[in-house]
Amino acid sequence: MPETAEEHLSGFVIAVDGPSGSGKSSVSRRVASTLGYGYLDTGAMYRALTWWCLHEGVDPTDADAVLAAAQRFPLTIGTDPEAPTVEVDGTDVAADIRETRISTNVSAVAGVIPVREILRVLQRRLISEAGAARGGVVAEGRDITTVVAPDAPVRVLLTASEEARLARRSKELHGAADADSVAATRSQIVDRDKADSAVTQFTVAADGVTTIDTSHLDFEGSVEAVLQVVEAARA
Ligand SMILES: Nc1ncnc2c1ncn2[C@@H]1O[C@H](COP(=O)(O)OP(=O)(O)O)[C@@H](O)[C@H]1O
Ligand SMILES: Nc1ccn([C@H]2C[C@H](O)[C@@H](COP(=O)(O)OP(=O)(O)O)O2)c(=O)n1
Repeated sequence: MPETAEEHLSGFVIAVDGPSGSGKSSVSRRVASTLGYGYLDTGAMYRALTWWCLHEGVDPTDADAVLAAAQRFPLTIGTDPEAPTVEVDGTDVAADIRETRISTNVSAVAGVIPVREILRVLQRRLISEAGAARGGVVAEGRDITTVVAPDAPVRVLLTASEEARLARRSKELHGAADADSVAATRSQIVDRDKADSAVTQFTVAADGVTTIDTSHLDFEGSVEAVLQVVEAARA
């Protein structure tokens, strides 16, 4: 958590964290669009930085080189939940950052602590700008409830069993959740979560954070559960 006092975030901030496949991105985006709020996918920022490293010939495991790349990272990210955009140096990378070559390298990039500090400052600015423009913002990732926006009035940890998360991501990536597809997805979910756990705490809710287990909910049910937490916070 930042030690120095920081400027208060503008707008009503809803912070959502969780492991891979818990539904953070899809649920947060729908919640934002239902409320007319902005939407910030912080995972897309780490993915875009990984894209930039590979594009610049930087080895993602070379922490010093990754930090240097982060210091000259020409990112533009749009926070409209109806059409989120991710551009690096004028190139639309929204599709490219979902490729396996990014998924397998992103944890190394996200594990560089001074890089996280650079992105945290940028994330707080984007949250404030979107919050000011739309009255509120839903920001999702791994450390939003704990580090980026611990001051948010709504903080949610979305969880789901490993089985449910594997099945969802397998369907997304391979169009099926049969044994082979699930096995092929495992490293993208289980190994990445393990690596990410070294720098962020997203498996247990921090004090004041509401846990929503989506294992037995469908997508609409997950959205409704988050909206209920928002309503309760406003009541
Ligand atoms: N109950 C549920 N809650 C959220 N997403 C679900 C649910 N059931 C199935 N899904 C699907 O699982 C996927 C979740 O992916 P995503 O939102 O990208 O998760 P994350 O951002 O946590 O990795 C989406 O394709 C979504 O439609
Ligand atoms: N606030 C965040 C968000 C993402 N990250 C890292 C950890 C993740 O492996 C990558 C990609 O995040 P993303 O949310 O796109 O991951 P999923 O594929 O949805 O599981 O970025 C992070 O360290 N801190």
